[in-house]
Amino acid sequence: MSGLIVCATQRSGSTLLCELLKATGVAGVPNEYFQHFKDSGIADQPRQYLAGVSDPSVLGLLPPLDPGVPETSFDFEAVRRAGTTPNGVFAAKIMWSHTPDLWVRLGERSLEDVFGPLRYVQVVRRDKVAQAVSLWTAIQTQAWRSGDSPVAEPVYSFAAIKHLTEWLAAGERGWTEWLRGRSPDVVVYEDFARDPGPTIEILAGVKAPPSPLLRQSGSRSSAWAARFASEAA
Ligand SMILES: Nc1ncnc2c1ncn2[C@@H]1O[C@H](COP(=O)(O)O)[C@@H](OP(=O)(O)O)[C@H]1O
Ligand SMILES: O=S(=O)(O)O[C@H]1[C@@H](O[C@H]2O[C@H](CO)[C@@H](O)[C@H](O)[C@H]2O)O[C@H](CO)[C@@H](O)[C@@H]1O
Repeated sequence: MSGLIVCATQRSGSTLLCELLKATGVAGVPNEYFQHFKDSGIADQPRQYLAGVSDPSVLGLLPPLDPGVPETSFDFEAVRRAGTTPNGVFAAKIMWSHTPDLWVRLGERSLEDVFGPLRYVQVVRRDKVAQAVSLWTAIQTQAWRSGDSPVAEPVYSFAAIKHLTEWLAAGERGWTEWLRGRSPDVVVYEDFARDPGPTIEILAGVKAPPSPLLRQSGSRSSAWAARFASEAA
């Protein structure tokens, strides 16, 4: 079986897909091994998601940037070990926003040069406003999966949701272009979340385990999406 790269944008349902794949025990361990930026050693910070937005009502909600400590080396061999299940299958999840640093780390090498034969799976979410609402909420609460405790009460912002809708759409387009010619399987969040079983069986070749995560969004998210639609009209 080839290795598996899950190609995603934030809040596309990628954690649900990856946790289910992991739980099969035969499809690699698809974590975000490339999420720490080279220049800081830190994953995406709230202000980085909102880069280019100058609205003080948005920036006032976000902590200052932490400069962190620049990366001095990157251990692909450690990633290969951590991402591989006992049957020898490697898997990783890559967000589009993490690819610039990953391409630099790879240099002249391809992902296949480092990890062997790979199969690509692109995760997309049709409703980009719902995805952006989810991201804007997680940026503020830092609750990235069900069970995480929110660190703050999130505040609605038209400017932030608009920016993130465009940023997520650009990320999805980025993957679509990069994957052209690589014959990816495409997983659509709205269909997958309703019934993950068939997708897991196709990708892992075994029956899907029970869902380890719950949907996070509720009435606040739908109210924000409706408010955004009416303000955008
Ligand atoms: N079992 C499940 N059913 C439906 N959606 C789920 C789910 N588990 C996770 N999700 C949703 O997947 C999104 C997170 O995606 P990612 O893991 O790529 O960041 C969140 O969307 P919402 O916040 O809109 O609900 C989350 O609720
Ligand atoms: O959009 S995600 O939530 O899938 O990933 C983003 C998130 O990552 C944190 O939560 C993930 C899901 O629980 C977890 O797998 C990951 O290790 C966590 O770091 O927030 C990160 C920081 O903004 C972001 O880099 C990541 O893409």
